[in-house]
Amino acid sequence: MTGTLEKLEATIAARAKEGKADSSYVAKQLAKGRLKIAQKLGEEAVETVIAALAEDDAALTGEAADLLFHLLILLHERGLSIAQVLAELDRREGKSGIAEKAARPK
Ligand SMILES: N=c1c2ncn([C@@H]3O[C@H](COP(=O)(O)OP(=O)(O)OP(=O)(O)O)[C@@H](O)[C@H]3O)c2ncn1[C@@H]1O[C@H](COP(=O)(O)O)[C@@H](O)[C@H]1O
Repeated sequence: MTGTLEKLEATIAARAKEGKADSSYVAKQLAKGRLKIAQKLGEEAVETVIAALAEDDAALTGEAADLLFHLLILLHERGLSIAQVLAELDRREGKSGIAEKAARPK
């Protein structure tokens, strides 16, 4: 799973380096700049929510994939990696559960 995201991240970095906006969708998105990239991610998030509420599993799977893809593009544009995001999730693991909170001394 993580390997898939890292592979796609590497592809995004390669397309960014090549910078061929006429032949690469990723390069085309990056050429639009941060604002448009962020807007696109927002659109994909809304489409994912709509699919979750009103569409079938295949539609939601597709929208979730679009969401992750465009998140990777935005992270690349900001100079961040998926490893940094996953490290943050790892850091939180075991620190925020309701059970753990209840067990903590007051
Ligand atoms: N996951 C995707 C992916 N998903 C969608 N798309 C492109 O997005 C287009 C459609 O986007 P939308 O449905 O959002 O349509 P739209 O809103 O009208 O179009 P835009 O606003 O996005 O331009 C498709 O025709 C594809 O060209 C993608 N293009 C590329 N990838 C991945 O990125 C890699 C690199 O792609 P290139 O940069 O094109 O080499 C590929 O190998 C794939 O793994």
